[in-house]
Amino acid sequence: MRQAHTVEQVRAAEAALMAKLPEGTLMQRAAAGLAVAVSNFLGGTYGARVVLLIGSGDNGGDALYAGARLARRGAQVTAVLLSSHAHPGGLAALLAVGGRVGATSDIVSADVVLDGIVGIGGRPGLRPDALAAVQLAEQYGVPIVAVDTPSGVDVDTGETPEPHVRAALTVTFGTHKICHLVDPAASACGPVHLIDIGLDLPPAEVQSLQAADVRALYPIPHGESDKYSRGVLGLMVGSPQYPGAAVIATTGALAGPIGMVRYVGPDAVAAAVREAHPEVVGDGRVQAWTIGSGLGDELDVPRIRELLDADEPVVLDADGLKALDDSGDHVDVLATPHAGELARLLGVERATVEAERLKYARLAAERFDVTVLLKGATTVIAGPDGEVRVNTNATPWLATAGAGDVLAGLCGSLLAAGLTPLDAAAVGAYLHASAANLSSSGGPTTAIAVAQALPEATRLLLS
Ligand SMILES: NC(=O)C1=CN([C@@H]2O[C@H](COP(=O)(O)OP(=O)(O)OC[C@H]3O[C@@H](n4cnc5c(N)ncnc54)[C@H](OP(=O)(O)O)[C@@H]3O)[C@@H](O)[C@H]2O)[C@@H](O)CC1
Ligand SMILES: [K+]
Repeated sequence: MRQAHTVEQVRAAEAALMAKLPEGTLMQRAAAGLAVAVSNFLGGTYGARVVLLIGSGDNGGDALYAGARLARRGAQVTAVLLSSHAHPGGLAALLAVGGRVGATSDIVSADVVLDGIVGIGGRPGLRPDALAAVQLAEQYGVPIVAVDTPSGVDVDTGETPEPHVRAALTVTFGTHKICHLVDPAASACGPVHLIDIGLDLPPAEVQSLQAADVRALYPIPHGESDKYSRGVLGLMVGSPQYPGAAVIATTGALAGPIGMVRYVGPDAVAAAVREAHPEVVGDGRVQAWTIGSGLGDELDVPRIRELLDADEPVVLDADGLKALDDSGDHVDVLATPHAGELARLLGVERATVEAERLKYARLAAERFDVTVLLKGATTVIAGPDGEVRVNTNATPWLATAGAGDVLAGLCGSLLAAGLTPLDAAAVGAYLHASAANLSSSGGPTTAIAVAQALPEATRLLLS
């Protein structure tokens, strides 16, 4: 499990640990890990030209002490001081081993720039000197390694309202922060490398499942299982306008853990579904529903509201989201909007949702009393009680027509097999992305190819 803590939680854990340790211990742990990560990033240290961008706080201190360690191993290290009070101990350590203070223009010939401008104490945005330095690095193609967080992003929300660093690597300490997992900031981090500095932290509200977590949650049949006990999913999706949505969502559902799929819809669409999947049967008892993908003119709001009020959990997708209202208890509903659909539900602009994904996913979950899976490069899943899961393993090739229908079918399958909406969403998003990675292999793919890769992605996960 990847946990992302708030700045307040990190500060509290840091204070508790610092009270037990000699002064400066945590910064030395951070700097040691940072120096090794930078050395690995460069593929060696000797002769490397390293420029440090140094702000006024401990983030700059980390960069200076790491710079001193790199200088001791033969790097040419230059500190660019962006504030009148750089960390005194760190600066002295660097100068004592042959590092020097230089100017922004030194960036032009650097192999790497360390962003020690601000960390968890920073406000969003970059001040003019820092912005000029960062732009110079970008202009000359010099990679930036962010110390703890890319400076300029909003650490606790993942928002990027102002200019910020775009890092090739982020080296963080103690735990992940929310900006490492939630877009748009997450996309500015590059790979995130976590250094353990011994912090003792409470469980985080924002978590990201890793392979072992998904494996532990996946419903695996056993010797006593039959097709009913494995779970039966009803699909109310597709229409004469969009018959493909029904076929694609069904393919996703069949590639999940359940034993049977029932399709409920117009005869012509049902025929198309059975042609692709002869094993699909008609109306009857189900343990969960997937409703909404490609319903078009078939949208029957009163019928959907009946199903939302019934006992079986529901995945509500695409057109079906129009049936959602903010009255009543919908804790067993998993809504799967993209940013535009979520914006319509909440009466705000799409761009606003894109810029503040965590905030609006949480707001919708609370307002409609549902679990919300907000699709995107990183998927944000918010439960009605404030818990958040983020999925980060997707490929941009997954942004293709029908991919959402696969996810809706798969998540329904996971719900029917007994997972909670939050777990079904997190496991579904993870496997959907894994299947996309398999079928894409770095090139184009299609929704059907993603759905067809799901069994293999699941096999690889479980083996
Ligand atoms: N917690 C831990 O466990 C550990 C933490 N460690 C490290 O400490 C870091 C946190 O250090 P920190 O608290 O000194 O804050 P930090 O982010 O360096 O600077 C804040 C100062 O910068 C300024 N400023 C604000 N916004 C700005 C902006 N946009 N652009 C420019 N300047 C801006 C503002 O001061 P001002 O200039 O306004 O007076 C503010 O006071 C943390 O990220 C990690 O790297 C590790 O050593 C080990 C363990
Ligand atoms: K930083």
